[in-house]
Amino acid sequence: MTAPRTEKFADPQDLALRAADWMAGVIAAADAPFRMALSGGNSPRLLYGELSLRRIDWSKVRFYWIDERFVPPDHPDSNLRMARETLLAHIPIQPDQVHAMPTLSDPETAARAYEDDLKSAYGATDLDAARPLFDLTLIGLGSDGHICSLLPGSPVLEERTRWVAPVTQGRPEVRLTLTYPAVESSRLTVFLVTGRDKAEAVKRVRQGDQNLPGGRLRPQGETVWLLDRAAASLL
Ligand SMILES: O=C1O[C@H](COP(=O)(O)O)[C@@H](O)[C@H](O)[C@H]1O
Repeated sequence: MTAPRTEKFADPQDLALRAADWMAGVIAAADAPFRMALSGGNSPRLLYGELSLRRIDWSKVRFYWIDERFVPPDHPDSNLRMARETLLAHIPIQPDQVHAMPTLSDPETAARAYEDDLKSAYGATDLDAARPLFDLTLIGLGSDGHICSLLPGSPVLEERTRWVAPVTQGRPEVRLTLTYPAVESSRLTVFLVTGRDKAEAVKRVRQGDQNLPGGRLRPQGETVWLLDRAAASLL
């Protein structure tokens, strides 16, 4: 774990433009396959749109998700749908490059299936700190301090064995989430946070506040915080 780097931008559009340029360079410099875990919610929409416009060798990228709402893939709340509409539908990729969290069986079966998919890609059933699961993990932050669907007060915060788990409390819908061991296993962890409503959570997570799910994250590789001026306003 290295000291996090922080980049501040004037506004979400400026952040998205410059983050897309930087991420395109990261992908270009990396070996294939490049396993990239995507966040959902609203924050990464602009970035995904910008990435879709960059000249990137997408054939080397494998897309995964850090969490998903347990809804059909065409549902308005689906993180897969958001990524499809903003990025995946606009770039030259094959279906087998997209490793979406399954949501068509029951949550427990789906979580096991996704964990199997990750283990198959990783080539082992135990995580090795010297060999991260993901090359890049993109993480958003809720104003309540949640990351992925590691929600405040949820039993999943204590999960240290499974890589993927259902989350049945804390939101109206069931969700699937990477657990801490899986999400921490990344060569590069990128927090993307915008908006004044996130400023307090950013400050507390950066202080390592253990009461917030984000404050408990211990990424194994390099960590970069991409913040707009509003989200960074309390730092
Ligand atoms: O519930 C979620 O929240 C976080 C943050 O979402 P945002 O809309 O505030 O950007 C997100 O990273 C996660 O993937 C999503 O499912």
